[in-house]
Amino acid sequence: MLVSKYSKPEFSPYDDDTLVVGDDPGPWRAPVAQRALATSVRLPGSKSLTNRELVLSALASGPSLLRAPLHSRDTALMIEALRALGTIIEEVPGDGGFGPDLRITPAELLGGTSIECGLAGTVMRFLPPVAALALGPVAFDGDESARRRPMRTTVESLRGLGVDVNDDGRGSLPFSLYGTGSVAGGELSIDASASSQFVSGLLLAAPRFTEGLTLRHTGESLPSMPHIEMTIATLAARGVVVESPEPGVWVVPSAEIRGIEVDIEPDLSNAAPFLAAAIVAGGTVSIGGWPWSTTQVGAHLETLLPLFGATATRDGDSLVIDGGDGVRGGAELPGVDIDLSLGGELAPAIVAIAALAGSPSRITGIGHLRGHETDRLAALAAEINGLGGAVAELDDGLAIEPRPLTGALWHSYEDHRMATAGAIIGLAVDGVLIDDIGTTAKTLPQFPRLWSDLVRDPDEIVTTVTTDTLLL
Ligand SMILES: O=C(O)C1=C[C@@H](OP(=O)(O)O)[C@@H](O)[C@H](O)C1
Ligand SMILES: C=C(OP(=O)(O)O)C(=O)O
Repeated sequence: MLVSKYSKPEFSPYDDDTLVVGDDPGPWRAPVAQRALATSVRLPGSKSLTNRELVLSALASGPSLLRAPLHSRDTALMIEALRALGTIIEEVPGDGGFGPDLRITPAELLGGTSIECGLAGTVMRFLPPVAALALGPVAFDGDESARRRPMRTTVESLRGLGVDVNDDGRGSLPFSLYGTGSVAGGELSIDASASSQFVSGLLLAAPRFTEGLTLRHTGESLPSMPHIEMTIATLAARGVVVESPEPGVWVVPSAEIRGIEVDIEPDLSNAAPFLAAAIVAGGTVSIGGWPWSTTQVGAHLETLLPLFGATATRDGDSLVIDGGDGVRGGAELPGVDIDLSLGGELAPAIVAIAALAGSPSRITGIGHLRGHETDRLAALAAEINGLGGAVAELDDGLAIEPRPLTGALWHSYEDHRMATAGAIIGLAVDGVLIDDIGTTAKTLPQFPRLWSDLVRDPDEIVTTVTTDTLLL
């Protein structure tokens, strides 16, 4: 199998047809939608759920089984890191359709190792409090761009908990800590305004702290609340009840984390570009396995996408977005004014739709996206403007004016959601060339194939069969 120059050596996709590109793959030409869509898509498991369940399984009192977990670069990094800390993680046959299930047997946490975080926020923010429970030194580092992501709150939290941390004072990777085999816990105040993951990381490990943890967020704003709710829900499913006596305060008891068998829901944030396609190309896209109740922030797509004039309905276990007739854009597609502080990871897809709208949009509440895989506000503005758009950066978001767009090279900045945002625009704008589609392997290695299937004319398949039949 050929592997993208951008896919990192430690990650090998399960799907042979995912990252099939040469040594120098060159840019990927985003397919243009030639007609209204009528497609059903099934997506692999949620990154956020898979990596939480992996961490909790490693901290649990007995074995766990994750059914239909995500297999992607971010989850591969989490698995390798937990194995390095002593956890036993085995692949077992599963029928999720996107790779094996995972059986996790917790073991004594061991230091004397180093953890490669790649560009995964969940690895760099969730594992330091876990490593503090190990005995011995643990070093953390990641991709070059990971060294630009905010980590100061993690380092300061650990120090606040009495953990010995060595860093260069820049508040970023790399750093190392020296675990003594236990963390006392108690009371801690942190500023989590740069990322909800600072809170989630502490809550996940806190039941193993000797005194549990009372955590207080002292910063002005707190993004991505649904992700914190997800953390609390995954703990509850394992018997740990987290209380929140007031907004921004969480009380985690010292408690046993139970081993469980759990089905991982499909990744609803990764559904965003596929559902957006129905708005940009017209027609319908349905995503199967859509949960009736979930803590995933992608659930909000059901109310967000209709703001662009689409309709959202449920059909059995699917969410269906109907974007209407024909290829849309311009006057037919209204701009939106949305505060996305709840779900910043949906912003690149929403901004991509807005860039094709016929009236202005404002997407706010997402200042913390400057610390995501890349500075997403700067990157989205630069790339859309590079196609002829008029996007201005605000302190906490983007203002988008309608402009006709033309095809050009679209830079991904090693950011999976930048790559998929370019693909959304490319459905309506001929000649959008994504420089690194392989970066989608961070959370969805199958993206290039699923996206090509999305726009493929269903008649093509029939034609192929007919031709083959004739040749026979
Ligand atoms: O806890 C999680 O799984 C995540 C929390 C959010 O992080 P931020 O609060 O830093 O945006 C989200 O954007 C990220 O993709 C995943
Ligand atoms: C911000 C994201 O990822 P991470 O988990 O690396 O923070 C994301 O997936 O949009």
